[in-house]
Amino acid sequence: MDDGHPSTKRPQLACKCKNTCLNRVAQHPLQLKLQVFKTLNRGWGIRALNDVPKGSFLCVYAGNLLTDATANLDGLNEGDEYLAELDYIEVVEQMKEGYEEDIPEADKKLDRKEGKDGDSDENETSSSDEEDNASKTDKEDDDFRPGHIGLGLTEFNKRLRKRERNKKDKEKSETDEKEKEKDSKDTKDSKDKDTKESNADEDCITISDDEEVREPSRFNVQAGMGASEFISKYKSVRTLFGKDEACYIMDAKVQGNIGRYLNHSCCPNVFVQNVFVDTHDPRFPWVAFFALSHIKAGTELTWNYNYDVGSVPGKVLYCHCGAPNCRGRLL
Ligand SMILES: C[S@@+](CC[C@H](N)C(=O)[O-])C[C@H]1O[C@@H](n2cnc3c(N)ncnc32)[C@H](O)[C@@H]1O
Repeated sequence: MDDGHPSTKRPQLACKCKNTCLNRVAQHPLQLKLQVFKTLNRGWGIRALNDVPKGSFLCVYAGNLLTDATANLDGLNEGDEYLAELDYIEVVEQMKEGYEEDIPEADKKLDRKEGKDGDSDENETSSSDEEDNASKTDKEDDDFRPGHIGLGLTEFNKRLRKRERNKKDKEKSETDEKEKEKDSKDTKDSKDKDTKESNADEDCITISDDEEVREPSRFNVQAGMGASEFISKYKSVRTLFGKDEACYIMDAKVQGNIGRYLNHSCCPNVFVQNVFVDTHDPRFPWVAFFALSHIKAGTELTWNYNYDVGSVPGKVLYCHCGAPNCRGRLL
């Protein structure tokens, strides 16, 4: 049966390592017992039926690959709740550039030397080394922060790409926004009291029908980290594509896998990583989900959609994640 995992659909790079290689993580099909269930007020969601250790790979986000233009059109016509913006050149390059910069130079030299001498064979590791490594790894796990370069999730700047809007539209949407902010606060206060089951769609209020200025909402699958201002030390892959190269979008509305049911939370227990499996082209990462903390069986799995509140003119989406630090709105 097709499990929706990209590896069943796409060719793998001719990697010579065995299937048991520990560097293969997202390439494996679903390993955990996950359940799709009906939430109280956010449509369907996913929960784990067993405890999930911190850092475990959960699943990928599979769907149809669209260009920016097709996604805009489809999003407006068919709905946009399953559009995931794939990471983009600058974001990926910025992450790679800072990678392991916090490792002391001496350690790097040692690694290089071991690699050269070929004496880094696992079999030659003494048992005391193993113990040292085990305790070191435990300690490292405690400090574990996803997202590279020593940044905690909260420090990331989110990015949701917008179409250019003309001045009049912009002013109109800014005025609308201010009024919405006021209304939404009043409405949210009364909504919070209402614990009855409601449909998430009812909370998506279309304020304007002006499709000209509406861009579909997409969750940004990777932290932007101010990528638009990022200037690489090295020659950027951008030079090969041109500055107007569009971003690619994964749309799980018609075809997708279990990843499409992951809801948003302002205090998520899942994080997302770009994984390059069948290509190193920075425009086409696999979008893979991992456990941000130890997740107890039965807990809903959620990630941070990284939407920018107010970024989609005419659309307000209230957040029902229930986290103490809930921002109140997704859009
Ligand atoms: C990718 S889908 C997630 C699966 C969805 N719940 C379903 O039933 O198919 C994203 C949509 O789920 C809903 N959703 C997810 N997280 C939410 C949250 N914290 N609060 C309100 N609605 C949420 C919104 O309607 C959003 O557009």
